[in-house]
Amino acid sequence: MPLPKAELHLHIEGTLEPELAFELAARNGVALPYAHTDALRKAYEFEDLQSFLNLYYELMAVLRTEQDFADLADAYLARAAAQGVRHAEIFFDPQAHLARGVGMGTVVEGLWRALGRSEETHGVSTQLIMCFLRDESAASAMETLEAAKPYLDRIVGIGLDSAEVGHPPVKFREVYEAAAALGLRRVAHAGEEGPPSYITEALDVLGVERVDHGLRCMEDPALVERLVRERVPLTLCPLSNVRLRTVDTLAEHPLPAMLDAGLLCTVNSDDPAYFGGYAGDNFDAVRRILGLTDERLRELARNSFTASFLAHDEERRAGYLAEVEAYEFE
Ligand code: HPA
Ligand SMILES: [Zn+2]
Repeated sequence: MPLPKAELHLHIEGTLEPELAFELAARNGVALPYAHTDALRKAYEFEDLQSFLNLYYELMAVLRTEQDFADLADAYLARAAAQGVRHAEIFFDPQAHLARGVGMGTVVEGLWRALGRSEETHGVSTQLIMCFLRDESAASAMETLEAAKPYLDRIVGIGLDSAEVGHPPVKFREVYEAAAALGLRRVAHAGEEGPPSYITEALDVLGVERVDHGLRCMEDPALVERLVRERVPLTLCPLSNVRLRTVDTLAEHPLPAMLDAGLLCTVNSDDPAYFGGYAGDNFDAVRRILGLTDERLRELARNSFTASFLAHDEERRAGYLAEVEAYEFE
């Protein structure tokens, strides 16, 4: 049995495996510029975040109907459950779909077909986090928040993703204020490729409760001290960092140093179809390559539930935490 864990950094569009991409392309009459799944997999050699994002947005063309989004989410939940994920807080990128003429309702209702029954079908509780594309305008983000208003009972919070450098958090101050007024939880990608100052800005200007990635905080000791003091969770994605060349090799990943510093780290998969592994694969990789002890792995699992947005359901969180404490490593 795998270690129970929550996944807090997962882009549902990044779970599109080549096989499902071809199946949906055929179902929807969409032409893909790849002859077969192996040719597509060969394209997964990324130079940086942007080179990944280009393919990530291109492949979304196959997602057209509610059922497509439901099938995508169901496939993810099945894989995640098999790797010990008990709770998943799932990002989606509505602007990437709205731009292709696929409406907010299609995306949210489609995902909900899978998420709404995930506890019964997969034993995984779920939440949805709507991300804004930071390389689009602040006005577009505000329009997206407006378009989401009929669906807010299905959305726990907002996030910020896509190309980071040159798009500092402050650009989205107003939309984060508006989201907070609507009672939405707030997270943002910061310090993946962008500088440590983007992490500080996400905390101070956007009021985020968790930082997605946050890796580059390690360049600023005063910031590390603050993140430790304020117990700000970081949603790290080790295999993603290697594939997007944020770190040269997994062996050089700062996760052990981050844990030693007292940071509230979690381990997640980001875009598992593209980066070579789901949540459990990321745990396995850091255990194997970074030599994390069983107690360190337990700490990561504990952190994942502590950092989750299960505030409305403390009993459930306590149950998951008890599962973590009782877990026996092989
Ligand atoms: O890792 C990521 N970083 C930024 N934007 C993203 N959108 C999907 N995955 C990512
Ligand atoms: Zn991400």
